[in-house]
Amino acid sequence: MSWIDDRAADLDADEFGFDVVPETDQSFENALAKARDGVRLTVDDGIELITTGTDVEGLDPRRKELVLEAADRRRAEVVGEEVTFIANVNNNLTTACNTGCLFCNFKDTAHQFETEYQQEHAGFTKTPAEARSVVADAVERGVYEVTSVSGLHPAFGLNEEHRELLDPDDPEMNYKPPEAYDTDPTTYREQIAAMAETGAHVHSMTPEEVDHAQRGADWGYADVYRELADVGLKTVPGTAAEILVDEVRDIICPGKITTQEWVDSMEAAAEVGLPMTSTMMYGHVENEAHRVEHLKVLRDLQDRTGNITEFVPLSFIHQDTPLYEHGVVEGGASKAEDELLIAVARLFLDNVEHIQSSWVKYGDEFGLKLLNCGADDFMGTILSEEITKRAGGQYGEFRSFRDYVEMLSAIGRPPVERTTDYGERRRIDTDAEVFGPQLGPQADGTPLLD
Ligand SMILES: C[S@@+](CC[C@H](N)C(=O)[O-])C[C@H]1O[C@@H](n2cnc3c(N)ncnc32)[C@H](O)[C@@H]1O
Ligand SMILES: Nc1c(NC[C@H](O)[C@H](O)[C@H](O)CO)[nH]c(=O)[nH]c1=O
Ligand SMILES: N[C@@H](Cc1ccc(O)cc1)C(=O)O
Ligand code: SF4
Repeated sequence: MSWIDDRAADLDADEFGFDVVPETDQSFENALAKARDGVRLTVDDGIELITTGTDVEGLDPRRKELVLEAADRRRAEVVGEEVTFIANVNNNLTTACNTGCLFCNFKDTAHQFETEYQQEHAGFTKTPAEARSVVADAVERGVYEVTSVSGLHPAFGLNEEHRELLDPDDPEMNYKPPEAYDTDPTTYREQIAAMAETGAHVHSMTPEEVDHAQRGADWGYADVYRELADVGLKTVPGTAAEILVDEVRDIICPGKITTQEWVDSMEAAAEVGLPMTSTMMYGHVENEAHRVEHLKVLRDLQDRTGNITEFVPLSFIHQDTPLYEHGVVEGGASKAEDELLIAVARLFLDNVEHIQSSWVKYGDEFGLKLLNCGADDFMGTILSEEITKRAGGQYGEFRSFRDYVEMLSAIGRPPVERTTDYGERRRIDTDAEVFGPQLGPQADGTPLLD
């Protein structure tokens, strides 16, 4: 057993003793009335809505429908009926990571990547040339965004100067020189530059990655983002958020940055002028109060920066993860919890315009249902998926523009192609012979996939 398994095996969900719990002085009816009237919600209001009332055990199906209805109406007022999606490719650079998050099965402990490790393993590291080639192929097919999120490979540095100052003998620095590995991941600078050369919009460097890119150095998050923006980084994915309450992070990802550091890194992205998304990974050990506290952290951040383009709820995929395998959790969120999370996010985040329904996490059928609970974006084509798949997710790895047009037409919503920051939108003619993409440098309208 690895140390990650040992850690999960030691956890007992009955003994967490959280300080943040779903108890309020508010009533469900009051909270619902405020939501319907468009009054800014308090955390207590949010808790009443997401629990369908703390005065009842479990979820009340009738009250749930009222919350979903209010959120659907708000969605229609804020963004209308159109549903957006993007032509993008996922291009994860490496699975090597020693952070040990207990919900993650994407990573492979980095020692397996060392030259002297002789056994087979399922991990990978791409060179900048390989990373460029994956993106270039996708761009040729019409894709115009690359989402790149990766493990924190110990040989990664921001640039060569960073790698020189990192001390391999100091365990705090989590650094091993590239010579120790089969494949050198090189530097964030080189990898971002290689992907940007293709003309694709580079959406990369999560708060956790940017922290890795400045470990042991005295420059801050803004300097890292500035240097990478210079070589082509355009926007930042807001993963590594998980639950932005430290008592939950201490259990599921004790090796990760804190809530405050996550917020700091997002503020740094804003300072440098890089728009960012925001996420929440829910449905594991946290309770409903943690979910709403998380939304409050995001809403406050957005009040200060106005830099968040969308909120992306990520329902925990439990099957092949340490948390599930060691019985810490019995599964992920229920469908009713997914619906309420999307709906309450729409009502609570009154300053974030777009909410994504992720077909990777929810599947097509239920993903479409969530577009009637407050969501207005249906993710992207992605072409490849490793994080969810390795955790046991079953919903495949890509969707074509034809798939999107057919699915959205079936629920009577107009399909709209968008760019990463929603700066450009194109309503798709559902009677056309081909549907696109058309917004990218080489997107000439021919289908992305056969
Ligand atoms: C796998 S990490 C890669 C990037 C970087 N290492 C980081 O942590 O930000 C990206 C995100 O995937 C999500 N993720 C990982 N495992 C998941 C799972 N089993 N179910 C749902 N989301 C998951 C988490 O929200 C995590 O922050
Ligand atoms: N929600 C998930 C995404 N979302 C990424 C989006 O497709 C896109 O990059 C973003 O909206 C910025 O334009 N990607 C995944 O791989 N898995 C998800 O669950
Ligand atoms: N959804 C994130 C990126 C992401 C990537 C991989 C995931 O598994 C989840 C989310 C964003 O749009 O910014
Ligand atoms: S979530 Fe990110 S940091 Fe955590 S183990 Fe997975 S790849 Fe590493």
